Amino acid sequence: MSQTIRVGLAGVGTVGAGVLKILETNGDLIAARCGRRIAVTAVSARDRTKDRGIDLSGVAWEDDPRALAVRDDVDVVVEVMGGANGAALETVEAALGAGKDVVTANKALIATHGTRLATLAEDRGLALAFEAAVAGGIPVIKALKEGLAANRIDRVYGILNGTCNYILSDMETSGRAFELVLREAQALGYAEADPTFDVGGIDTAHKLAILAAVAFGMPVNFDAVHVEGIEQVSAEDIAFARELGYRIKLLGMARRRGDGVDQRVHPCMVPLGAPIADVDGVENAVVTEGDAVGRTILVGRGAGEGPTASAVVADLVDIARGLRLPVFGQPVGTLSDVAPIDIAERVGVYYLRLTVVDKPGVMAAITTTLARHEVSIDQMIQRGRAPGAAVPVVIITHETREAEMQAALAEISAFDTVREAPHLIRVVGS
Ligand SMILES: NC(=O)C1=CN([C@@H]2O[C@H](COP(=O)(O)OP(=O)(O)OC[C@H]3O[C@@H](n4cnc5c(N)ncnc54)[C@H](O)[C@@H]3O)[C@@H](O)[C@H]2O)C=CC1
Ligand SMILES: N[C@@H](CC=O)C(=O)O
Ligand code: NA
Repeated sequence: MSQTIRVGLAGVGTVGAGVLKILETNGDLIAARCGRRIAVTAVSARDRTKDRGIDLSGVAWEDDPRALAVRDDVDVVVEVMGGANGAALETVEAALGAGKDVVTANKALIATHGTRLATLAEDRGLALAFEAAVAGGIPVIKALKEGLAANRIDRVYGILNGTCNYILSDMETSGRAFELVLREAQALGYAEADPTFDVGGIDTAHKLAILAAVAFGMPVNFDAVHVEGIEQVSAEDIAFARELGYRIKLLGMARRRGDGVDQRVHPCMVPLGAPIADVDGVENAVVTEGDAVGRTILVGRGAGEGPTASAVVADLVDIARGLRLPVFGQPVGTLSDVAPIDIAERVGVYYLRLTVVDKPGVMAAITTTLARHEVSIDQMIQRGRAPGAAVPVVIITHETREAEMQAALAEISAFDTVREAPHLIRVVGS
């Protein structure tokens, strides 16, 4: 390898452009820290003519990222194109096959093929680094693999999607419509190419599956993650949450319980005053619980050009320094499967918003059904009188089993006095 570490950059969009800018702006101080320069020698992107506001003269261009991956003047391939399969997967496979270290920001790829790609990398003594893939600029993968390496981690959770947090925060403060705020998040470079991955919770699930693998020493198991997005969260729910002392956040949560692991993504009511309740906008937060250290919380920007590129370049710095740790924190052959725990086994508190016809007997029928399923009520809010018309009713339950809650809800939804699909949001502790 030459004294300069030569990077092949596959993808020159939001993240790729950020990488080029950081290497340009902070090139000298990064070289001082690594003892060698990091330079992009070749790039690949779909549109060669696009004005990116970056000087690419002196950098080779490859139309096909797979060709970029095997170039002789490339030591490390940075994959920032996106997508779980196709060009991204083939580029990473080609790079590892050709003996090149790989850095990627692509959580869909790692959540889907991470274990197999880690085997390819470790068999060849190569790095496969993905700090940018989880919580953008927050160095959470490094924290788990290095700073927290002394601990048994039993729980990791947090706000892992900047787009959703931006939308939920903005809906609360400005009252603007969901679609409008989503378009703004897209314009700011936060959203995925397909933003349904963000709002549908899939992007959070990709990140959670990766976090759980590193935290618990298990192979990535994306299929085991229960996923719900924020599409059903309304301005009304946000206002009721405030009134009841909560904020609504999309959380990814993974926890060991006995021999199993529970991995879930869904909107949550987080108590005001909890450390993550005030994490707003594009910021993410990751909370870990280790047996020796206790709780640690990392907060920072989870998406966008600068924060994401910061994490990509940090991975390049590790490689330039000669640091090649096991991909998931321990050799991939030692990762052991952990049985998934179904969400039906959750025991917790629930927020329920029903839209019901205001007439005698309706509430009795609802509370009787809940009681039959052993769901007991902690608080109830019934607003306004509108005889014969639909009014909102909000219920906060005591601790109850998810399976019972869902069974009661299925019955209540079928009442002809219940006018909209019930809104259920799980309440979490601090
Ligand atoms: N934008 C963000 O805030 C973050 C993005 N990521 C991840 O980083 C990756 C890149 O994201 P962005 O930069 O936002 O995407 P982008 O859409 O802005 O850029 C993608 C780049 O890849 C190129 N590309 C795509 N397919 C290609 C192909 N088949 N051949 C050649 N070039 C191809 C495009 O031309 C473009 O230059 C994705 O995996 C994303 O999930 C991760 C963390 C944060
Ligand atoms: N679309 C993602 C980008 C970073 O991972 C997000 O909004 O968090
Ligand atoms: Na990160």
